[in-house]
Amino acid sequence: MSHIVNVAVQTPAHSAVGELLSYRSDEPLLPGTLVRVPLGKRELLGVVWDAPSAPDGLPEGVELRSIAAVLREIPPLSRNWRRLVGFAAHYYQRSVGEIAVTALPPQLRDMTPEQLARRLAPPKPAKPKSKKAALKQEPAIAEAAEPAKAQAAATPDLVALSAEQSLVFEQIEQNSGPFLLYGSTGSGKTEVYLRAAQAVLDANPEAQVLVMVPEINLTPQLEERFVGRFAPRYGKESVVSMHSGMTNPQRLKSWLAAHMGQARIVLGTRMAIFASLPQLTLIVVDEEHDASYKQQEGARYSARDLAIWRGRDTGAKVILGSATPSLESWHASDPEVGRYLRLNMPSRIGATGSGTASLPKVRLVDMTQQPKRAVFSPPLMDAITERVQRGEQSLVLLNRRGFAPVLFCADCNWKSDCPHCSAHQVFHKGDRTLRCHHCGFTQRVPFACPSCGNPDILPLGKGTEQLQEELERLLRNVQRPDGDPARVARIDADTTKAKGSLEEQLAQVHAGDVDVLVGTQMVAKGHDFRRITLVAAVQPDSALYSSDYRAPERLFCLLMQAAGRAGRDAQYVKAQGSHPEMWIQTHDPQNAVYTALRKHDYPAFARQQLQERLDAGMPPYAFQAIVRADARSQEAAQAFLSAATQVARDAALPHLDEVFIYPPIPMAVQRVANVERAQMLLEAGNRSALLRFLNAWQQYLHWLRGLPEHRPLVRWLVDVDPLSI
Ligand SMILES: Nc1ncnc2c1ncn2[C@@H]1O[C@H](COP(=O)(O)OP(=O)(O)OP(=O)(O)O)[C@@H](O)[C@H]1O
Ligand SMILES: [Zn+2]
Repeated sequence: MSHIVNVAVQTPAHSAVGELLSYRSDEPLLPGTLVRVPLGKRELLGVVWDAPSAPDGLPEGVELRSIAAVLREIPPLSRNWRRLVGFAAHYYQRSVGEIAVTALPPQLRDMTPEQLARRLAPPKPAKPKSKKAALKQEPAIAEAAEPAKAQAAATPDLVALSAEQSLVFEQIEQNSGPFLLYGSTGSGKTEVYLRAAQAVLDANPEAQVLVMVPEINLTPQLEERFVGRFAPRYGKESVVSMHSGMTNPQRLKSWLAAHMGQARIVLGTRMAIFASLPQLTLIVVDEEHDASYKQQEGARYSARDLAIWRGRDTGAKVILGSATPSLESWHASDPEVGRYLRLNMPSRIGATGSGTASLPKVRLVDMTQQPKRAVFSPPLMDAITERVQRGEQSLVLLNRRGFAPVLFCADCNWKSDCPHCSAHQVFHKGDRTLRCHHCGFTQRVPFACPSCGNPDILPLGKGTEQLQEELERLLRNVQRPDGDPARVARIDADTTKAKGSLEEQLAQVHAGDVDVLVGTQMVAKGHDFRRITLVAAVQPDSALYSSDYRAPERLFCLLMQAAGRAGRDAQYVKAQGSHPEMWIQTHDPQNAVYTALRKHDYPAFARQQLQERLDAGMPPYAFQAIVRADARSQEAAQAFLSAATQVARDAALPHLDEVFIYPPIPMAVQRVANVERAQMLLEAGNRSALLRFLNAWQQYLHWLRGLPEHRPLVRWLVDVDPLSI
């Protein structure tokens, strides 16, 4: 007998193919089963989805193709997982198939059942205790129970919780959440996550925990702590990672371990939110404010927001943690709103002073009173010099890599513009190149001005490369306590391209081989540096003049996180007789961002920002989406957006009267890689109205895109809850 099954497959983006495709199968297949199906001339991975659409057989004359293969070795994906995928597709305006398939490990896409069977094959009898044995249906607990018993009495490295940590831990035990753990930098949030995880894992031998961090570069340190804590207790295989820095075989291995239940703890970046975790009981989102949780291409999902949804849907507890929560989460945890339970840990671990007294002192340098053109003001230089001489470390931050953001000819005003983008090419002195950071276009630095021949072309502005050079010059006669000259190192995207190089460079910092570290925001957050006692932001002002209403929030966050890298080891600070400091060089010392920062007063900053958002009708008091169009010309991009607005009116789409559609405008960086970009903001006071409107609109956008007059369009996309506008 033949059955009809609906399958979610990844069809080419924006193609005419609908949500799910129907296939014929000789046997009934459970929803969630992984299959291979033919599509055109190709064969694709797919997931059997719920509810066949044509239970009474096919309409006359319709012939279905057959499922090509069933990946039987893998148990079907759970209903909860499918619900998560379905929700994400619906919310972020993408197809179920796209989200489902991209959520699976890439290697699975090309594997035949035979290859998979070999991959999962039971070990040869000669090696009875192979890891792969565990991947067969065998419950992981059998393996883990033994070490657990042996170690239960041991667990030697359990630190005593601080009073604040204990209180928070009890609250997490006694309430269902979601929780916003608002804890200062260095207050020991990670220890709380570890305890909460342990409680859950001890209580139920099958329970699984998902811990998310914003960036890959933060996973190794966290992984070490989790493995150190849990491997002795639950076995070596109990902790796995999931992030894009892993090889495909590693990703498949982690994914299978999570899906089959051997992995009790999954650590990962935003993609891990889609991991199949049949016994998910706790989700931790560390540094929940971080923009990296928002995917910026394809399905533009927020892993943090999906964590909240997934927790509610499966009954898992959710802990969001941050020293500088997003205004959305801060608002949601306002006692009057009460959607999240806010938990406070104001004090740093081991500090003598409590609350913000334990945080570094913030010093503002008024740059209008300093020598013109000085990158480092004299008082800041003195402070760094003193630190070097005492053997302490300093961190200097600048969010711009390269040597200078642009080369410039003073005679004819030529600038090193990218020929393909509306942006400058950045001057990289190390390899004498001009590089566009938007499209990657790279050229040799010209010997003379390409436009007038003037040999004297100058770098304009500063990048991290230049800061490093400048610091080396300024510190050339300064000695460390051991008599060696001061050492300046730099960490940014340019120095960390090679795999493992970031870890290596961080290890050098931890080992004390570096006196002054120059870096971008990459090193400003998350790291548990032990000997840094001074952090300096040398040119943070530009963010104050951004047109994006979220810019002040981002700047405040970044600086507060950066400050959090100083003086983290109270004992070291005391032994040194040092005073941790955060230095900010600014032309606008009275700015509200800086005055709040000076007092480490996040709540005051949040209150003021939320009031502004309320007055202006902005998120979290309103809901936004962006429709973007990329085309060969700006006119074509905007024409598509205008037509989209028109069609929404003509069709009188549902909830149109509740959605405000702004006119199309060019994006801030209007042209990238010869493609012109325009966008249109949509705003509504009600989330579900916006969503329903978008869902109804989608088919019209697909239809418009197919019209001959919109042929110059390269792509269009919808970004729900955009982070930058
Ligand atoms: N109860 C405790 N007793 C002693 N040391 C602790 C305790 N809790 C945490 N620590 C140590 O304090 C340091 C800071 O903790 P942790 O890294 O968890 O801070 P955090 O709150 O995550 O900070 P950030 O937000 O800056 O990342 C770590 O080195 C950690 O090992
Ligand atoms: Zn470019």
